[in-house]
Amino acid sequence: MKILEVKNLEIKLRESNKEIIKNISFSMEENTCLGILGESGSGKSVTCKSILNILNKNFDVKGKIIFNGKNLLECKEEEMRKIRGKEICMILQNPMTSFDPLYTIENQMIETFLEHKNFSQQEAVNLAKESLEKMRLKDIDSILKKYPHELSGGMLQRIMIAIAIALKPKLIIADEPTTAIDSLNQKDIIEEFKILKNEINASILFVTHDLGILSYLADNLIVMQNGKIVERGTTSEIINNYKHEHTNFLIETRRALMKKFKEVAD
Ligand SMILES: Nc1ncnc2c1ncn2[C@@H]1O[C@H](COP(=O)(O)OP(=O)(O)OP(=O)(O)O)[C@@H](O)[C@H]1O
Repeated sequence: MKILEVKNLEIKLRESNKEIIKNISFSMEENTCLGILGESGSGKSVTCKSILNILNKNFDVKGKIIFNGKNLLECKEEEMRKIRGKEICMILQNPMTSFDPLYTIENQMIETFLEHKNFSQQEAVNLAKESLEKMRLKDIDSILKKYPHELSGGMLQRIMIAIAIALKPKLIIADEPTTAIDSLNQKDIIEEFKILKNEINASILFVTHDLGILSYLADNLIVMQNGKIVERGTTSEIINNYKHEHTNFLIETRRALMKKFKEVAD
């Protein structure tokens, strides 16, 4: 069954009428990982933001984004707020921006769980601990007492993934979640995404310019250039038998990176 269908999505900047996304369509089956590969500026982030309906009024968005049978572009803000976090979680590039610097990890995890689930305080604390254990983190009690600035980017990203596991969303959108993290920690993060996919049967939309990561995680790929999809297929089809010159460019320039990533992963 399809979890997400993006149909004829067009996004323009209202003021300049500049077309950012030029009539793209794609869909995702349940429990699969779709990778969006593209260079900086190709429109990956704007596409993700449009799915969550979080683009501001400067953008004019047309088309349909069907999730669970509903067109998200027609949903009222109140309805979207219930979908975000609970049914669709987003994991961002810089985990520091996802946490409030003024509160401990425990406070933030508990608040998120209480907002989305009908839990007692104690149940929320238990869920926080349980989900951090699943991320194979040690000294969980001490992590919970820390403020975001006291933890590394890699650690915060794993906590974000732990929160997603606990909320059991149907779809996770990960926008360059490893960019701000060094390559050793990247390997751990990618493993956590695998756990996430298997543990909660979530579908993952994974955005990156790094083919090495997608070759490891994604079932299917779309390649974007200048707001258009220039190539699509299964990950192995694209890696072994790409047709478009832009894919060639991305693959060849990333081969070295891919090799580096595989060395770290093995
Ligand atoms: N707030 C904004 N105002 C004006 N133009 C924007 C805004 N956000 C994005 N754009 C433009 O939209 C296009 C697509 O940007 P987007 O951030 O989606 O690219 P991307 O593929 O995600 O790149 P990156 O990997 O650097 O995040 C770019 O040309 C960018 O300049």
